[in-house]
Amino acid sequence: MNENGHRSTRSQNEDEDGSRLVGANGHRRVVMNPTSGSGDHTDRIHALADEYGYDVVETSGPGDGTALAQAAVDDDIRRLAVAGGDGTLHEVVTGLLEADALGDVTVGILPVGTANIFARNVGVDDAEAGFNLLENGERRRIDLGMAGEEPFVVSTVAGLTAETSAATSASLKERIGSLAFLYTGIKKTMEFESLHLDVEAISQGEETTWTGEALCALVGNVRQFAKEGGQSNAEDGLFDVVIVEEMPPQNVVAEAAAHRVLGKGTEHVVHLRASQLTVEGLTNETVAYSLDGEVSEHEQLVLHSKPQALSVAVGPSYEANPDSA
Ligand SMILES: Nc1ncnc2c1ncn2[C@@H]1O[C@H](COP(=O)(O)OP(=O)(O)OP(=O)(O)O)[C@@H](O)[C@H]1O
Repeated sequence: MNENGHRSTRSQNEDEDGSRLVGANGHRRVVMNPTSGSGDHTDRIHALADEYGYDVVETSGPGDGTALAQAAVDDDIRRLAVAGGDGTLHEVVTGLLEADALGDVTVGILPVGTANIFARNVGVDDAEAGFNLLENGERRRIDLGMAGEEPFVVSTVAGLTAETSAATSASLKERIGSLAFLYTGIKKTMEFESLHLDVEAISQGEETTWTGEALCALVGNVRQFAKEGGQSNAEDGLFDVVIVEEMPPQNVVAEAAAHRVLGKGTEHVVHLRASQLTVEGLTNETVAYSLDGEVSEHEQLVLHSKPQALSVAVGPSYEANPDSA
């Protein structure tokens, strides 16, 4: 069927990885989080996995995706489908990185999570398309973000509290998309700790530096937060960064209320591409981070890109360079 279509024609006996298959399910596995999204996908994923010749292993709790990815490497798995959302993908990629196997495994997303931001940005519409693309679709090597020693695939947000992320309602997310949690955060602006940011940015071949105090930094790897959001260039070794500068609370609220805080030329919002950022709290206090939705705290963190480190199956709507499209 067509490349975004819904039937596997190859897989049981051929493998363009150059490796011989071991049994019907050789080198192919699904790591499934049975609790992702509405949690009603397990029967369907098992049925599709049978059809496409994949083993299925299920996570049993937070962090298990990392261990299961490492086990998959030990078992010489070459195509690893992730049935879950961005949090499960994050754990699996962490496992592949820790096993030093990013170059050996192609990852495919089977979007059964809540937000599925990664899947949307690489053009994978549903679980069946995910299987089909991993078998017959295009593979790309995309950048992997690093926050200290920990990887991130979609994005890192620095400076919004954990409560802020959790407080963002689903209906608000639907209405204003990528701005939703920032909007929620800004409504609670008095809770913001200012950050001290040192940013080394490379833009159109020229190195520029931005240093200053900020309320938060939104760092997109495969997504962008500026303008309407959407996919960013995930193969250029650069993050798509939005920095909301320190400003009087009344300005923040006013700009956020107009829903244009990330829009055209607002005074306090800086948009740039950066290969590296250093983020630290102003008063030696820890800063809250959300790495692909997983919350952690750090006093100082250096973010950098590992260019084209991760092999992924993408859909037809994926653009290597969306800015030129
Ligand atoms: N068996 C399990 N029981 C409870 N939690 C689990 C289990 N397996 C994994 N988890 C945790 O579930 C969390 C959420 O998973 P995931 O991100 O896939 O779904 P989601 O939040 O619905 O989707 P999205 O991140 O796309 O919005 C992960 O951070 C993971 O640690």
